[in-house]
Amino acid sequence: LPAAVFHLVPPRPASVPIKGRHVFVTGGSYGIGLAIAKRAAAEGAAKVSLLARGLDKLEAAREEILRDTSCREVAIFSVDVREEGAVKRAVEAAGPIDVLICNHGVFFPIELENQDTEEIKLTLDVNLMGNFHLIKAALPTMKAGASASAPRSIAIISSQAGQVGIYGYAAYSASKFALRGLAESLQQELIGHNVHVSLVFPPDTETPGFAEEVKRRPEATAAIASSSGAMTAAAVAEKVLRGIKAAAFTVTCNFEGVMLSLATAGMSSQRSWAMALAEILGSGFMRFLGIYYQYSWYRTIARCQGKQKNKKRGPIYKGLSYVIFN
Ligand SMILES: NC(=O)C1=CN([C@@H]2O[C@H](COP(=O)(O)OP(=O)(O)OC[C@H]3O[C@@H](n4cnc5c(N)ncnc54)[C@H](OP(=O)(O)O)[C@@H]3O)[C@@H](O)[C@H]2O)C=CC1
Ligand SMILES: CCCCCCCCCCCCCCCC(=O)[C@@H](N)CO
Repeated sequence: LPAAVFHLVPPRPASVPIKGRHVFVTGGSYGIGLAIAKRAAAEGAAKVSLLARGLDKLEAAREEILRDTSCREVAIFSVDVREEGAVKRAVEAAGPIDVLICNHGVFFPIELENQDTEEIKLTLDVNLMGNFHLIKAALPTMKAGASASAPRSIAIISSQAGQVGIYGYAAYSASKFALRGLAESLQQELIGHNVHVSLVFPPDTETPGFAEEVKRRPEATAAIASSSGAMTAAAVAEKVLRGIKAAAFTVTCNFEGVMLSLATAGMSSQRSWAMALAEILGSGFMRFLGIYYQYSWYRTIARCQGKQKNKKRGPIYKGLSYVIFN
């Protein structure tokens, strides 16, 4: 078996350089995106481009990168990824991109029944269609300038909620699962053109967006998400850059992430024969573990929903049932 795996997944180290290159990061004005941009700049990127909506945050991010790293060229683009024409103009103005990092994203955790259709559409428009707009705009020049000695990369930031559906994330998980289909297909189309695709699955990460999210997310969402340890944006950025440089398709960020990638290996491409072997040998046990996790999550959900009902019933009923049943 190891010989067969070794034959099917030969160790052909592809490496995407960061030094001297043009790295374009969406959602690069704060949070994970800014951490990625800073890290790329610190690793010697010649030019960093940041795209997000808010101009003030973009300007502050540019100052921060110029101050903290030796990168001398930081371009900023105040654009909403939902606007295809504006995205196209920004990508053209930025010039040929070596490493495109699609990181922008929105998350509004809430039970589907209580979520407005407008918010669902917004989640899909930003998290999914935004990626299509960017990739379509960047592809022609990215393909044209890539070579075997200097391959290029498209990295897409999904989420661990893009590997398993989580309570409160119906719209968000749908948008992130969709990115896997996009990434798997795209990798097949680009492999012959020396462009590698990486799909990143971060756990909860300390960012401004996450700070807003924790204020409003349902108790069950928080409890289930805490099955995977939280990380800092800088730690996630380190994993992202490492994954891009190794041209890894699946990029995990923590131990639980590795377990999750084994449990959801599916038919994604795998260029590490060691991981391929672990996926094959671990599949039965990982399914068992996955079923165990679901069991424990359903118990968590039942506990949270029980509390909700008590809350809704109010103190009078509670007192009554106390009198009647005790
Ligand atoms: N933090 C977490 O717990 C996790 C996050 N992720 C994913 O990582 C990515 C980054 O998350 P995080 O750093 O926490 O998010 P933040 O909310 O902290 O930052 C989001 C970034 O995206 C930009 N952005 C938001 N909407 C748009 C838009 N319509 N057009 C262009 N830019 C936009 C924001 O700038 P502006 O608002 O000015 O446009 C900002 O730069 C997302 O894809 C998220 O789903 C995955 C797993 C966990
Ligand atoms: C079979 C082995 C299982 C191993 C453990 C599985 C743990 C899964 C936890 C899922 C966490 C989802 C976090 C989403 C973060 C996110 O995207 C939001 N913060 C929005 O930004």
